[in-house]
Amino acid sequence: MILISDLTVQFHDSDRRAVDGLNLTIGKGEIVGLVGESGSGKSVTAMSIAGLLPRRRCTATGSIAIGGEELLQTNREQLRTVLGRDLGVVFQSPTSAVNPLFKIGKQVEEVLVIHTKLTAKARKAKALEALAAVDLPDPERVYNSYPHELSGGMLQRAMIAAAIVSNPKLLLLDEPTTALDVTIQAQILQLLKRLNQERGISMLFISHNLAVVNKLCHCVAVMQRGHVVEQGDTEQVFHNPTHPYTKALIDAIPRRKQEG
Ligand SMILES: Nc1ncnc2c1ncn2[C@@H]1O[C@H](COP(=O)(O)OP(=O)(O)OP(=O)(O)O)[C@@H](O)[C@H]1O
Repeated sequence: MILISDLTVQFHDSDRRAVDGLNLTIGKGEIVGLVGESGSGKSVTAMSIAGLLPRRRCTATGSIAIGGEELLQTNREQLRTVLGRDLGVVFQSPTSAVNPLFKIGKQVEEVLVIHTKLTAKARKAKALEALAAVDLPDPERVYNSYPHELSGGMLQRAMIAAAIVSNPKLLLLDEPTTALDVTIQAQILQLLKRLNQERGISMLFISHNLAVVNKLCHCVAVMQRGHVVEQGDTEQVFHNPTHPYTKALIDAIPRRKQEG
């Protein structure tokens, strides 16, 4: 469903590759966790998938295909069409992802304005449906609210609603719970699990938090210095890591006392 082959990204002002020969597969309905230490290339991988690489400042080679359609070696216009239809993106900080001047409803609908010919009434119906799907109470009120009127957790739910409103094949989540407190984090993870089960949306979940990945993801890919050193079933990778770097990452997870 999404196939990344030999992705390499070199920023022109850097002497090392940010992503270096990355191979990654995400199957239909699968949640894949992408983990690795700071600077290992997780966010640059996400930017490559989302078409957000600053093309003048870096060179990207290899292939990224969603449902057989190539994203990397394509022009901006085609890329926008594929991304609007097939990909939803949620970033770490909901407060910096939203525009403070526009009401939530307008921001949830934006992708429909760009990529569909739906009437304003039909767009609103879809936006309300998406806001309800992420368990926001009183979707109509949220639709008419400005971002500062919502809590951080509610805002992240609204951003997830914006990402799923066009029924994408893949949700790209870059540290979506890192900025939230632990209780809200658990609720958002529950929500993602449910959306995956109910809608069959595939997800790439980028996180430095292995405990969270262990809870949510079917598979995990471990990145080191720009490429994937180990990928497999989450249970298997966590209980039987084969690569020394994966072993070191797992050993570094803080354990609760009763677990020894
Ligand atoms: N705009 C940029 N220009 C130059 N180098 C960059 C740019 N963005 C990222 N890099 C470099 O690419 C490498 C990978 O960075 P990236 O942000 O993808 O790591 P990460 O795994 O997401 O780290 P973190 O967990 O801290 O977010 C780093 O060496 C970083 O310095």
